[in-house]
Amino acid sequence: MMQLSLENAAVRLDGTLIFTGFDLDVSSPGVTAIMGPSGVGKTTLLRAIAGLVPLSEGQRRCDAKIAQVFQEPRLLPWQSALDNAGFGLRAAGFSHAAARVEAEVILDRLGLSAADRAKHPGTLSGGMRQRVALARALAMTPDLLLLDEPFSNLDPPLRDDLRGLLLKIVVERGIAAIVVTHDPIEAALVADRLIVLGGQPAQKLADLTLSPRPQNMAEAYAAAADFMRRPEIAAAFARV
Ligand SMILES: Nc1ncnc2c1ncn2[C@@H]1O[C@H](COP(=O)(O)OP(=O)(O)OP(=O)(O)O)[C@@H](O)[C@H]1O
Repeated sequence: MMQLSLENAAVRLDGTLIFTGFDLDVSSPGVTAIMGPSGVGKTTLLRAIAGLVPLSEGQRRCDAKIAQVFQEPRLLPWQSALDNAGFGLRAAGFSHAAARVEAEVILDRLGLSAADRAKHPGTLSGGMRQRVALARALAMTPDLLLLDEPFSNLDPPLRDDLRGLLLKIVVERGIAAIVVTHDPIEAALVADRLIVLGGQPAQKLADLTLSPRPQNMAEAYAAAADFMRRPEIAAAFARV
């Protein structure tokens, strides 16, 4: 069983305390959204969860295979979609051929045709590039998938489509996912659990279980309106 925990965690960047007193325990599949206003420290927290920035206080325990997706796809421009999607596997020691086989399966699942898989990032649309970035992470068969505003650069119809597909894959594979977002609707649409960050330095202001997951936009708006009415959450967003 996977486990990721932070205990009383704080991170300081260049002397500035970004967040403090943060506890988190993730040990089962499901989607946790980390929501907060722009600049509050969500990306820094996600990097700390990934082990990419050291804690200045507290403890991190990680017994999970982690893969990450960023707001922008960060692909290698000189490699095909297929080789980009297999990049993490090759870095983990898979042969080129084996990485391609795995990458092909997941790219296909994410909607890239054989013709698209052969293309280089520069000739793919933004939505296709983000699919390749998702494929690169999913090909690693992570138990914990970290996503930083993964759909915010996409147009709404594409965003809805990709969000739905990703949710389906995460549920099917029993992956635990942590999604950073500043958007309450996005959080309502994806999350089983909602963590709200606010203040300066940032702290956890709320940690809620959401259920059931909205089945359409109207339900998502209603769910978001519901949690945004909570005083501790409203206050986090009122400050900006
Ligand atoms: N090296 C640094 N030194 C000092 N402060 C920093 C440093 N890097 C980031 N910050 C500050 O830390 C805060 C949190 O940044 P972070 O990117 O984690 O927030 P965020 O919630 O993800 O923001 P956004 O939604 O805009 O991406 C910001 O106010 C930023 O200015």
